[in-house]
Amino acid sequence: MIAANTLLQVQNLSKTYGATKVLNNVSLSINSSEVVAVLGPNGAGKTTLINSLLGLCQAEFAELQLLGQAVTGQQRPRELRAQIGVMMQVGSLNANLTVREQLDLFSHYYQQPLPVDSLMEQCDLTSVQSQLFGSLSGGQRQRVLFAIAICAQPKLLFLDEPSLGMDVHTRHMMWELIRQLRNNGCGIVLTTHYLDEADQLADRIVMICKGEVAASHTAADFRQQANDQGLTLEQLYLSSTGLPGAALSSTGVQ
Ligand SMILES: Nc1ncnc2c1ncn2[C@@H]1O[C@H](COP(=O)(O)OP(=O)(O)OP(=O)(O)O)[C@@H](O)[C@H]1O
Repeated sequence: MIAANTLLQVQNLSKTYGATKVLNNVSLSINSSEVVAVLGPNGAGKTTLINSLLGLCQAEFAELQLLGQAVTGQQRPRELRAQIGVMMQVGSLNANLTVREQLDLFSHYYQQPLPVDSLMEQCDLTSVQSQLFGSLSGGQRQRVLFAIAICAQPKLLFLDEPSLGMDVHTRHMMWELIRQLRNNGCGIVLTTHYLDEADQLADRIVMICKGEVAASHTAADFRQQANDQGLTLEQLYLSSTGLPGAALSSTGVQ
């Protein structure tokens, strides 16, 4: 029995590529109006976890509920997909469509999309609306991908390293939009390598290391632990993962 405000619950998710176990018995839940930041070193399994939850790759799990609906295998029914936003990778969009054409195209998949003009304004894309996607800078492309992820006003949103390559102004704009979505009830799973981003946005921090959940804390507990131990969040993160860098960092060498 899961709580009424639980948007995602997965138990014991495992994924193997060939003989390699990339995720091992990962369990996770996300509530409405909650931002969960998933942290972990390169290759830890963060993207694989998102892809597995979305059914973009085959994985094994004891139980998976999305928006209150039990799902099995790789299938995610259309009505579920319509309520889930995903920030995709850059290569997944047609380089020869303009920004407006991309947003028009994706908006047409949904029943109640945000008006494209307002979406462009919110994501600071109005001035580049006639430019081909392939001609945009890295940060501008990220903004388009973010706009597509939120265009259907999703109940559950997956953001995989959303601020990669974004300038400071754009990052802050996106953070504000993420907070607004959360305040409207959206549950958000965010992977990031930036501790300040997790600190700014997350209600809960989940650390994945070598395919396993190494730690899971409320963001408030994580900050408190750092304070109690006289460490920065980055130092506490490094010592939690037990990876090289932790020893130097805890002696104050950055
Ligand atoms: N299609 C694939 N075939 C084989 N191995 C894969 C495949 N996709 C991912 N992997 C491996 O799975 C592991 C987890 O990769 P994943 O992309 O999930 O890591 P990540 O935590 O998102 O890393 P990063 O922070 O670098 O983005 C890595 O060792 C990667 O090499």
